[in-house]
Formats: sequence, structure tokens, C-alpha cells
Amino acid sequence: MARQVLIAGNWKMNLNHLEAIALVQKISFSLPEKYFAKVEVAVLPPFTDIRSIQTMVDGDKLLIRYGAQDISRYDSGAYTGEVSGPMLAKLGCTYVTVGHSERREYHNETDELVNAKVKAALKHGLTPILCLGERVEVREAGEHVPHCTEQVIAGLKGLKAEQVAKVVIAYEPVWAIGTGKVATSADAQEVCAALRKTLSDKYGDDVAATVRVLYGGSVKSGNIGELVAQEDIDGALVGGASLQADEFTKLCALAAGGPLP
Ligand SMILES: O=C[C@H](O)COP(=O)(O)O
Repeated sequence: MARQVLIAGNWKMNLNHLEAIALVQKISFSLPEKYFAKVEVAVLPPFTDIRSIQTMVDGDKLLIRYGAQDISRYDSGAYTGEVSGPMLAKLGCTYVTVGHSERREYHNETDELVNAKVKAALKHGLTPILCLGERVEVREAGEHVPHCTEQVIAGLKGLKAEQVAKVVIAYEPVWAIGTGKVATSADAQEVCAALRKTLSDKYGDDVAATVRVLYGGSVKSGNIGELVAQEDIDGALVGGASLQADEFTKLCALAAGGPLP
């Protein structure tokens, strides 16, 4: 079964709500409609921008999707600073990243918490983008494949096969994030194929054939073509390059097979 390419722009902690409106407008109006049929394009802004984007997407019937960068494991209650699944669902979010390496590192997120957040997203009809990837020392030790397959098993623990089929996985080697050091397409394919094999072994071939596996880490218009040409890479989670309208639009067009708009 053909998996639709997904290009998701993770804005991280950048752009206020006015800047968000300007960027989404630019992307939506510079990427012709035919590209949206070939590639699913999403942005993942800070929480404070989501309502503004929802209003614009609904009002102008834009084809771009959007989501959040994190979700609480809890639905409501005394959890200061948290944002819940029901709140994100009400804002029309499609996606939510879970377990990004920056949250694992700076907010001490464990596999157990990441797993709880994946479940919270699914419970509220959001698609979790489960992020995982190895640090440089793990890669240098040649342990990157088992490291990543263990992370995916932990992140999906307790889910039924039909729930796993709804998840997006993002392989992001930590050493390639924001560094300009992109993994070679062969390196990325090696891990993405191993992740798919793990899904197949645990949940069956149909699930493995359905789940989209993205690559993330210094993705740009210059390398997206080669990455999405790999058999097991179904798109990209894009950081820095998603903050520039021209570059992100070009990247999405190339992921769709071009030509450039
Ligand atoms: O979520 C996105 C990744 O952390 C990649 O960021 P980057 O494209 O700036 O390397």
C-alpha cells in the first residue's frame, strides 16, 4: 500500500502568533494545490500560535495541517504548564510530536512518559509523531539499530496493532539535529528499515506497511529528494528549514517529486 509522504515542520520555540500567520500564509499560497495532493504538509508551531493558525486554516480552507510539539499524559487537572489532548483536539490539531530528543534531554522525558503521551494522543484522535534516535556515542559504538528499535518498542508498549497503525515514527539521530550533519540517505534508510521490520515482527506486515516512518535531522531542499527516494523513508520532520517559507515550500515541492513551483 502506498504511504503518502508527510513533511512536518517542527518550529520548536520560534515564531509568535503573528509570525506564524505570515509563514502559514506564505507556504499555503506559494505551494500550488496539486502538491498537497501528493504530499501531506504540516506545521508544528508553539502552543501559543495554534489558535491563530486554526482560525486561518478554517477561514481560508487551507490544505495545510497543523499540530503541537507536546501533549500532557493527563486529560485535565492540577498540572501547571501542561496542555492536554482534549485542548489540542478542540484546536483542530492533526499531529503532536512525542518524545522529541530535546524533550528527552532537557525535560528528562523517559520512555515510560513518552509511551503515556503516545496513548494520550491516540485517545483524543491526534496522530502522535513518535520521535526517537541515537546520540553520537551510540552510533560510534555501532549500537544505533538496536537502540532505535528498543525505543520504538518502548514508545508503543501496550498499544493494539490497530492503534500502532495510526502512529507516525520519526527517526532523528541526535547528532544530526540542528548541526548541518545530515545522516546519509543509506544511514537513514538502514534505521528506518529496521524500525519497519520491528513493526512487522511485533504487529504484522499490514501495520508495518501502513505506518509512516520519517527522517529528521538537518533536512533541507538539497537532501529531501534523496531521502524520500529511500524505500522506508516516508517523509521528514524538518526543524530549521521549516522556518523559511521559500525553503520549506521548495522542500515540499521536491518531496512531491517537483517541479518547483
Ligand atoms: O524536529 C526536527 C528536528 O529536530 C530536526 O531539526 P533540524 O532540521 O533543525 O536539524
